[in-house]
Amino acid sequence: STMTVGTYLAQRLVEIGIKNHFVVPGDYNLRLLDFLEYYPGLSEIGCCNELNCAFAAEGYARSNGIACAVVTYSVGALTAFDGIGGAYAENLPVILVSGSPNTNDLSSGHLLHHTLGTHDFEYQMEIAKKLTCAAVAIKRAEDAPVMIDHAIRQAILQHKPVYIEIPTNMANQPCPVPGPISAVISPEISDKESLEKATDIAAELISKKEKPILLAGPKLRAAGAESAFVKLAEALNCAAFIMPAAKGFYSEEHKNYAGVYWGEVSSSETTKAVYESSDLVIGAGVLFNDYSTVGWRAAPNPNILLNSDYTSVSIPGYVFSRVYMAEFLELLAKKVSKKPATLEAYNKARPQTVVPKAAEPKAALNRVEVMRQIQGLVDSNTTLYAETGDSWFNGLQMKLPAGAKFEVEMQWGHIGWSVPSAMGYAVAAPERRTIVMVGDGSFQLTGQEISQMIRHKLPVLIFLLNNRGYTIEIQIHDGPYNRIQNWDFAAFCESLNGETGKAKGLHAKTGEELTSAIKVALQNKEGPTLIECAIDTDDCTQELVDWGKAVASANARPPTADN
Ligand SMILES: C/C(NCc1cnc(C)nc1N)=C(/S)[C@H](O)COP(=O)(O)OP(=O)(O)O
Ligand SMILES: [Mg+2]
Repeated sequence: STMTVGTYLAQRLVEIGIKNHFVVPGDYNLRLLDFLEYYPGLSEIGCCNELNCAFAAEGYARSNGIACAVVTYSVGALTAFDGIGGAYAENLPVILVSGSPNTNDLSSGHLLHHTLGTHDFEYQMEIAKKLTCAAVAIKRAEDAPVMIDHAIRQAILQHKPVYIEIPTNMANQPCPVPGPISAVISPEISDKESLEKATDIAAELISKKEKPILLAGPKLRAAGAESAFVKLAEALNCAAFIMPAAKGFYSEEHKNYAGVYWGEVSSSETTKAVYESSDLVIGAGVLFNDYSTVGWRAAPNPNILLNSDYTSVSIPGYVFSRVYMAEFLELLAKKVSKKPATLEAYNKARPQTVVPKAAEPKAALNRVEVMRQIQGLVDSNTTLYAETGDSWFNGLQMKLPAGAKFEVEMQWGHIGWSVPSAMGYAVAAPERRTIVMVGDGSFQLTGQEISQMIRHKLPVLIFLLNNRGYTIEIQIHDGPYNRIQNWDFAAFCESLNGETGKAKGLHAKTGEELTSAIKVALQNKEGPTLIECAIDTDDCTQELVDWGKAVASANARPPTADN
């Protein structure tokens, strides 16, 4: 048969639903890239560097469910690892494939390029094991099928990145043909007895409570439990909240939606008050870290927290393993009765949506006016990307109509993630309109990935919030390090056009300039449009100011005797 290791990998990628893989070539992976590119139904997207390549793959996974990045050994993989750590933190199944040295060189005493110049050819695999849920290095072609299937299946089951290392002389080696893809993709189900017991115990506990509430967490989508969450909200008819990193996973138009709970920077006083009045928090994929608890000030009371993670459920006094979130929420919905107290309390003081009025058209542009105009663009076909920065707080305040999607990276929080990730997302979902809100500081890390939006004619709309520096860091703790060289970001964007590109870069210094820039952007279907919005350095959300103070004091806690 003509089956080779390279073709085997290509076939598996297509069988799990990948149409595009993200690459940076290097002589350790060139032959492998041939097999992937030549395989029907699979085509490569080249990236400017391996960090952007990994971020583009995680963006593709946010839309497509799973993704693949292919890089060269050591000099490529080591920067890709930064994006792979992000995929791990954000529960995104990215398959990182790295070329590696010719097998004849490994125990030959040879020294190789791109390596540390030693005989250690294991350091990359050792790092990969830390950042993925499965890491395999193919040394013999006959082992390739089992190793590739194992790695891909673990990515699917655990919703985490995996690592596959393929030597430069391996891709063209004959290997056995793949078996049915069901061996790789068939889902695992909950242990029946544990599922029954967990839902009985949970239902019993809920029946004794006056004010249970629901809290959607960032792992809700990874667990595929969004619709089960809605079912439980309707069965309980209680108030249902989202954590900031879960925005977009539960419709804000749903009758039980009660806002973003984020301690003192929650979406409204009512949201905060009703959430904090509850006597049982039923979490679905929640994750409480220093940022999502506002410097630990909004940390949950473990005695009233019941949380279902994607493969286990914890109830005060109990833990059940191999109970999958969607099945747990779905069955629990059948075993509970109505507990409407918190929804009634919320509805009694339901916050009114304040629609800011248009700013004076010729007045200097400010943050509220920018957000008012972006809000006007968000519809059911929009995916809004919010980069780390005040864009988090601005993004969280955006109203999402049913169908609108929201992408944020609040666990990894790597500035520069949004542009490459949004490029990967747009490759996966060309039918949606992808809008990015990114600050000047973040853009300077990875903005050159606009290149691929130009090359593949992806009409991504980028709002570049230029407040002349690192405003989040200024609000946490200021110093000279929070200032940066100002760029002409609009000119930078158009400089990437070369002879053929159709990107547009526009400046907006007033409300009317922003309005006309948006009109131009919406007509540009042939490529990305960047609108550079000039706002003052201290023109940030009050939430950022309050949150920044809380995070700063948490960071400043002196060492204690026992740590
Ligand atoms: C420098 C840093 N974080 C530290 C940091 C440094 N390096 C990486 C990779 N990730 C990080 N989050 C952050 S949040 C800047 O304020 C971002 O600035 P910008 O993009 O301009 O947004 P704002 O002005 O709204 O803050
Ligand atoms: Mg900034």
